[in-house]
Amino acid sequence: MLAVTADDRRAAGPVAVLANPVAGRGRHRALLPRVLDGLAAAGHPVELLTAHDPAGAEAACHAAVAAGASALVAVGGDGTVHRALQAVGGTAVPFAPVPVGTGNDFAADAGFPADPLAAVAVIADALRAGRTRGVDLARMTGGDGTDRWYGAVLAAGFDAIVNERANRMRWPRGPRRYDLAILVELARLRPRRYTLRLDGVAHEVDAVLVAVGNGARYGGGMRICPAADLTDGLLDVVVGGRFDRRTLIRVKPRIYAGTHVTHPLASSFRARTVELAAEGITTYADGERSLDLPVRISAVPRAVRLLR
Ligand SMILES: Nc1ncnc2c1ncn2[C@@H]1O[C@H](COP(=O)(O)OP(=O)(O)OP(=O)(O)O)[C@@H](O)[C@H]1O
Repeated sequence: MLAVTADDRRAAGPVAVLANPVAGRGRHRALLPRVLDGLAAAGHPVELLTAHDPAGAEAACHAAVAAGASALVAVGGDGTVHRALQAVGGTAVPFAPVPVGTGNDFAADAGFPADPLAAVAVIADALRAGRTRGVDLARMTGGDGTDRWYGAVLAAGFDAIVNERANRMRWPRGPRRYDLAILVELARLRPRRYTLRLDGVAHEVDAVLVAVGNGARYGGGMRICPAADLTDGLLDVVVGGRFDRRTLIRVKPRIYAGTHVTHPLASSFRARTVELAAEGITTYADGERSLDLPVRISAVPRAVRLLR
């Protein structure tokens, strides 16, 4: 009799689907049955994971992978992808995003169609064919030894500070809270001192923007690290130096096209490992509240297998 290996169990396990009901403000919630049917059409059983909050979503993904899921699909935006990546990063379990969030930057950088059902068709085809493509992930370690994966961008400057303020505010609700947080933090804008070690080489910079990209985009299509490539085994670091308020406001729209990096106060770097330190900064990775600085980040080549 042949022994049953973990890989045999995985091949037979269900395709686990993490669906975030609040992604995209629920706009695509009605699509879920068609997403599940489209995935089931590839011939594997499909298991819907239930979760009510980000921690629950992450726990459900870990449990599904531990139970032998043959693949994990995240139906949501970048935050949902971020939760799923914690379970599949560094494993052989294939992964795919179905982009139904307001920001689907990882899915876009990874080449999935923007239309959710078109993405499902690509994923089902890959499942049917047993096809995966490895892409890099960023692995970061905090001062207390906590490890996290991210797929797109780690923000550690003005953008992270605005997010942190918006998260602390109780009023107003919805996107206006974010607009108000921008106004408050623009009024308080000042360059901060960052220590960057790029593959061991130290740089001290005074900056208002610091982003470490595995992918190019964040915030729903802003090419903050425009030259980042998910398959080069490297992280792209973009620093916006001593921008004053007017300069930051003028430069910000250029981030969509990625042309902000040509501003004389901007600088770009590339490294396998980035150590980043500054006083009092909480980072945001894939748009999710993440570790406090200091952090050490490494590009991990082919850390996730994408179904496409
Ligand atoms: N099952 C779940 N239930 C509730 N919240 C979840 C679940 N899964 C993930 N989340 C959280 O919901 C938030 C929004 O998700 P996501 O970023 O995927 O969508 P979005 O529409 O792009 O979001 P945003 O409102 O940030 O633009 C994230 O913080 C994510 O961690």
